[in-house]
Parts: sequence; structure tokens; C-alpha cells
Amino acid sequence: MDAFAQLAVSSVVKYFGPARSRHAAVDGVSLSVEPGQRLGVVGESGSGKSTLARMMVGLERPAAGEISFNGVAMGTLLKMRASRVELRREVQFVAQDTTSSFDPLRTLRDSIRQPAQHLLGLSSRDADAKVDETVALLGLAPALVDRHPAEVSGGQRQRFAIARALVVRPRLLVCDEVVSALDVSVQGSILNLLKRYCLESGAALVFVSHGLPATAFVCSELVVMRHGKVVEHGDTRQVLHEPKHPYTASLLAAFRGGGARSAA
Ligand SMILES: Nc1ncnc2c1ncn2[C@@H]1O[C@H](COP(=O)(O)OP(=O)(O)OP(=O)(O)O)[C@@H](O)[C@H]1O
Repeated sequence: MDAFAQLAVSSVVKYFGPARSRHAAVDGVSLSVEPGQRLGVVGESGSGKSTLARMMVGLERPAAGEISFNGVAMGTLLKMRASRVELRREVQFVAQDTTSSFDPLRTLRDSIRQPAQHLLGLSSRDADAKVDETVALLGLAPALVDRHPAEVSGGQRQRFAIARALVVRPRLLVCDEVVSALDVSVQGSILNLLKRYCLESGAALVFVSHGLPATAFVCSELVVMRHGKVVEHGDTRQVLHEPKHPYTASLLAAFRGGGARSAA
């Protein structure tokens, strides 16, 4: 499989609930992500952001429409072990809930070393070096990595979750509400780090959040979702300063005074 060149989402639909009363969590969304692109997905709670993100990385299957990676359908890639491994090496996902995403019985080092060995094929020693290098990149004290997940703070655990994704140096990183639960200073350092990683490596980012200022700071492009649909999609500056949809204008009004910053 070729290195990440494009993730395309075409008319994707996802329903939840029993057939008779099902509702569309994602309702006909189309967009694409290319190398170096930093795409923010914002919208109120329940608008379908997480479901879309999970489909983008193959954790959920669409009921209709298609998600493809370099022109190959996600379903096809997930069928074969070799292409699944390559997909995981190219595309990494960081979820909001870090408590359940780490094995409580393993040290953080063990959890972060696993993708370095499994996806990059590194020896235990080389994987350890990669873990240490990545943990340092995230500004975490080296000794913390030998603790168990419950022995670090929520903010530290969130950074370790990002370290586990970055240890394989993905070409596309999909982050779902990774800073919302953190205090402002930790948020700032994580946002800076994600932006720097993308700018320096040329990797792409999909950053899902209901926090508009944080998303606008990190992303060059914004998608606004409501009731499972994309109601606005454009350059961050344009969306912030000349919103086309009344819902975007109301979102902006809600954040006014909170200091929405423009993307650099
Ligand atoms: N596993 C599930 N089973 C049933 N309904 C679900 C499931 N996951 C999401 N939903 C529903 O789908 C809709 C979209 O949810 P989703 O989590 O994608 O939205 P969101 O914009 O990410 O919200 P939040 O910001 O609160 O995380 C909601 O109505 C939600 O209740």
C-alpha cells in the first residue's frame, strides 16, 4: 500500500438505533483529507463528529457511502492483515477516553512500545528508544512512562495517548476531543505540539472538538456539523470571519468573548 495521499469520505451515512426508529448520526457527509491538511470538525454535542471520526479510521462502518484510503475502500483494506497493519501505521486515532484506552495492568511503556514493535517491526530495544524519544517530544518526565495508567494524572495520560499514536509517526492523525477535559495550560501545550508535529512532518490532522477556539488555533480548515450533516466547510479564517451558515454564526457568537484565535 502506498503512503498516505488521500482519505476520501463520500456521501457517508451512519444510523444508530432499531430499524423502525433509527436515526442518522452521520447523514451524507463528503470531504477529503490530504497530506499536510489540518482539518477541524466542530459542532454541538451529538452532531455526529465522533461517529464520523471513528468511520474515518475504520472503527465504525458506514451504512451507505464510502471511505477510501488512497483510492482503496476502507472495507477492503481492513480485510487483509497486511493492509490493516499498513493502514494503522499511516493513520492513528486518539480518543477522548484515555482511562479505558490503556490496559490498566500494563505500564504505559508497554502500551506505547506495542505499536512501535507491531506496526514498525522494531526490536524491543529500538522500540524502547522510540518510546523515550516520543515521550520527550510530548514534554513528559521520562520516569512517568514506567508507571501504570492509573498512576499518572488525566492530563499526563492524555499526552501518553498521543505519544502512543505518534510513536509510529503517522501520516494522518485523527484526534477526538483530546483536550476538552484538560485544564487550559495543558490544552495549550498539546495544541502546540499537534500543530508542530504536522507542520514539521507534513502529516495531516483531523481534529474533532466542540471547542471552537482550540480547533481554530490548530486547524487551517474547518467543517461545521449539525444533526449529522456538514453545514459549513471552509478555510478557518473564512469560517471565523465570514460564516455562511446561521448555525456557524450562532456557534461563533457562543464563543465570542472566549477569544477565538485565528489559525496561523
Ligand atoms: N454507539 C452508539 N449507539 C447508539 N447511538 C449512538 C452511538 N454513538 C453515537 N450515537 C448517537 O449518534 C449521535 C451522534 O453522536 P456522536 O458521538 O457522533 O456526536 P458528537 O458530535 O461526537 O457528540 P459529542 O461532542 O457529545 O461527543 C448522537 O445522537 C449519539 O447519541
